[in-house]
Amino acid sequence: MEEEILKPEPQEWEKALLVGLDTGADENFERSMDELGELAKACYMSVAGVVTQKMEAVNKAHYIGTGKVQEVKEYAKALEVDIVVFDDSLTPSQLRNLQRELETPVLDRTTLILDIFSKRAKTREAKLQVETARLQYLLSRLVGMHEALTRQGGASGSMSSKGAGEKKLELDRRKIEKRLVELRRELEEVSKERETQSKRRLSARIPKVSLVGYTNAGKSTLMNAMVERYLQDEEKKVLEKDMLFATLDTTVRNINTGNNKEFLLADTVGFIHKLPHGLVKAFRSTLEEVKNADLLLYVIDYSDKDYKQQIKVTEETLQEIGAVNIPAIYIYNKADLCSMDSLPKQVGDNKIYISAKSGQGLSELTEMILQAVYADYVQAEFLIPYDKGQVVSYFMENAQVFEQEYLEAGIRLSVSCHAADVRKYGQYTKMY
Ligand SMILES: Nc1nc2c(ncn2[C@@H]2O[C@H](COP(=O)(O)OP(=O)(O)OP(=O)(O)O)[C@@H](O)[C@H]2O)c(=O)[nH]1
Ligand SMILES: [Mg+2]
Repeated sequence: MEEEILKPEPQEWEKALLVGLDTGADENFERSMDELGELAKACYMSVAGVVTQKMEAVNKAHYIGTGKVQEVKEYAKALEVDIVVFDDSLTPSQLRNLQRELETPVLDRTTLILDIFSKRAKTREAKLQVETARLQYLLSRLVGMHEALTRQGGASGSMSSKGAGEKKLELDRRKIEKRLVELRRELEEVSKERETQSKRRLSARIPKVSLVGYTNAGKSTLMNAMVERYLQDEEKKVLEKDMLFATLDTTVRNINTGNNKEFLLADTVGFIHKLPHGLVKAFRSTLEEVKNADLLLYVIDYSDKDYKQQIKVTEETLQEIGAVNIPAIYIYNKADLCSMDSLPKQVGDNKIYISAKSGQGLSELTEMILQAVYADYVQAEFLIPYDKGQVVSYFMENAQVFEQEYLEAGIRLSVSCHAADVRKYGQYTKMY
């Protein structure tokens, strides 16, 4: 089992009050609030209370209505909360105003997600990516603050004619921009290393399969089930946990199902509703495995009543990272929780109901994966002369060999191999 990646749980969790504004624009408002609670939990905060308001437009100064601010303040006092968390991205001035009026630290959804990511980031790459996303978010807020200041009458132009606040903002901004340039350079280095690794993998021509889906859907559990069945190596398992964003890095395992049929399985970061745009961008290189996959496995938590929304968010995020036109299998996971007659249940060749936890449906799913990634494989027979040993080795490594027979003219191989290999080694098929 991989080393526990979560930071140690603090002795005492912070108490949080959640605040949401229902403008009617988000049909999944309630779910978004539930999810905010889960995000808070993942940041070691306990939810002491929830306040929501229905209002068509966001208040520019306080996000919620002025009257509601007082209500939140009183409620926060009564509950003795340490922090108030808003279910959206707050503008810099909203954040400042709310903090002042509520007399309590204030966080927004985006910052919460960024905090979880920075707590969990383990590899150098993930750490660099999270820092980039955080700084970019900060920078966008500084720009916002700067605009607000200049609107208030602060002069622009040379530094000397600017107010103290403006000067400080500009210095902060330069510092951040400088760090971002450094980060970008470091990230480039890391992704070069990654490219060399994946090129090596690519040259072995092993099909690439990537697990994708909503956070907590069971991607890592499925990865571990595959590792257990085909590799039987506890060391190769990844962290699975009932917590949002348990996985932040990409882990690739070579799943060898026997007889030269294998595929590379990648487990990676999950997606969520309102995933900060900057974070998706910053995680570009981690998500590279997804973009280059031959097959995507959509893992869906079928026990979630909003599972369709999960699929939608996954599809949108995949679009955003440019992982389009890749064949996919839809895996309706956690079906053990959904009183179904029997499991697994396969529907056509790209949809299956399984339980990654109990292992029900694993063999059927593996079969579907192999069918998809070895789709253009054909049956063929070759007679390879004894002096062409390298061709025999090639087939031993890259094809499914059913029979081999030592004849006078050479070695006869009966195989299932890539259609391209039949063309490439066509001369040896014609010798009969
Ligand atoms: N009942 C049931 N629980 C499951 C199943 N698959 C996963 N789980 C549970 O769901 C929780 C989340 O599982 P993970 O595998 O960590 O989810 P993930 O998709 O990797 O999540 P992130 O890494 O956060 O994106 C864990 O508590 C698992 O035990 C299943 O088939 N049935
Ligand atoms: Mg995971």
